Amino acid sequence: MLHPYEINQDGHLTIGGLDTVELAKKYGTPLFVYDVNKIRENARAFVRTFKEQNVKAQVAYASKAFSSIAMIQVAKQEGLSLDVVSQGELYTALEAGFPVEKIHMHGNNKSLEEISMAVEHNIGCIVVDNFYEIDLLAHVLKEHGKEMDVLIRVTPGVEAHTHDYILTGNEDSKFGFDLANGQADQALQKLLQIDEIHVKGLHCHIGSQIFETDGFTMAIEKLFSALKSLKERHGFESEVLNVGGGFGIKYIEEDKPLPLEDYVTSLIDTIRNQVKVYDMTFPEIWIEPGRSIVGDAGITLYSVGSIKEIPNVRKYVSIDGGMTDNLRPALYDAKYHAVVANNVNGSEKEEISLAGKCCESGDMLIWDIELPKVDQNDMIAVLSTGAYGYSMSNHYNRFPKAAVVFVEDGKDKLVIKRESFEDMVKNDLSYEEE
Ligand SMILES: Cc1ncc(COP(=O)(O)O)c(C=O)c1O
Ligand SMILES: N[C@@H](CCCC[NH3+])C(=O)O
Repeated sequence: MLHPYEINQDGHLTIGGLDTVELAKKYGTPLFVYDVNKIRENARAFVRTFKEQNVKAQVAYASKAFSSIAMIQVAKQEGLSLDVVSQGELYTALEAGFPVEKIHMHGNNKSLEEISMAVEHNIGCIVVDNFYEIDLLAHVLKEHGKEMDVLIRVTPGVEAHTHDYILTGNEDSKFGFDLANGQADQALQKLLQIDEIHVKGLHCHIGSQIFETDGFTMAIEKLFSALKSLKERHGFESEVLNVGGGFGIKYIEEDKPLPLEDYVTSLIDTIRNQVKVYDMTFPEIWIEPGRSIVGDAGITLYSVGSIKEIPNVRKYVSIDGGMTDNLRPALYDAKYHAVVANNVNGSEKEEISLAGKCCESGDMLIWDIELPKVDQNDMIAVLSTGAYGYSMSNHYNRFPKAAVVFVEDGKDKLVIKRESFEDMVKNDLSYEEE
């Protein structure tokens, strides 16, 4: 069984000590449920490891993994910083009362409106991604008579071992300035000429769902080699080194992520070593974990509907959600584990495939999984759906978005309401004569 789910005396799956069958009855399905203690535990593992090693750091929760007012309030309570990539994520953070000075803004195509909003609210830092954005930012800062700390996002030319669609640190990437072809150097030169901009350091993010530390090590080595040249050429020293997120989590038994502490220790060791090699001052380290903070803290509960058996071929068990609440299997061929929430240890087992409800053959959440035999209205829990589940959910086939519940200290709390049909059509306008 994957952490942190347990079973009660009725054979029901529990989360945070609460019976998932009761939660589904109370709130309906599909339903995302988060164990808030697990979110806190993950966040604390990062923060604690930096503290224990006496390293000045910022752990910025990458809110793209799951952005909601309640989640951002938990990040705030844990003393995290926050990575946002859009006006919508920034707006959510502001609504949650997140301290603006700890917000960092990303994005490969920040609009004038996004940059203006970030500047108007005095956020802590903008991670500059491209030349166009430098001009926009300079313009907005001059117009507002304000200054801004920035990091330069660079692509270090490192191929992390992960899915192509979630690789971000290779040279041929839409993100950031390339180190090898000199664009990062040009960006620094340009930024150093703008009085309103303070370049605090470099940023890189090599990809997501990474299990090994060697990709991070290689990226850091490339950053330091670049920093040596930037120091020689421009007298620039990086106060901050942001090495992004990407720390992998366990979705299925075969996944072997490292303990979160080990990722941090390895980053610190590599940076210590590089500081020695190049005789530089030790920078403040920033990281941006998303998935590793919320991923294994969340599950999705579904009700079983139609069951179709094709003799000698396959049994399709359809549930009341799918690619609308979890796009990852369709998008990345991502693998998940599921349990029958109302009968976790049922002895009569069979192999089924878990089908979503959308009009797409590719809307399959899990192919060929052995589960206790299910019937209509049984309940399925897909595990480790806390990251990029709700946040990538969509309205395909006009399915309303699911509800989200937090559980902590034996209590459950609705933190995102289930969408109604009225919510869904609220921006539609009639094309008929009034
Ligand atoms: C710049 C940046 N930082 C942080 C993250 C968070 O990644 P993860 O959720 O894998 O930790 C991402 C997403 O991959 C990203 O693009
Ligand atoms: N959405 C991706 C990861 C984010 C990639 C962002 N750079 C996933 O579900 O794995």
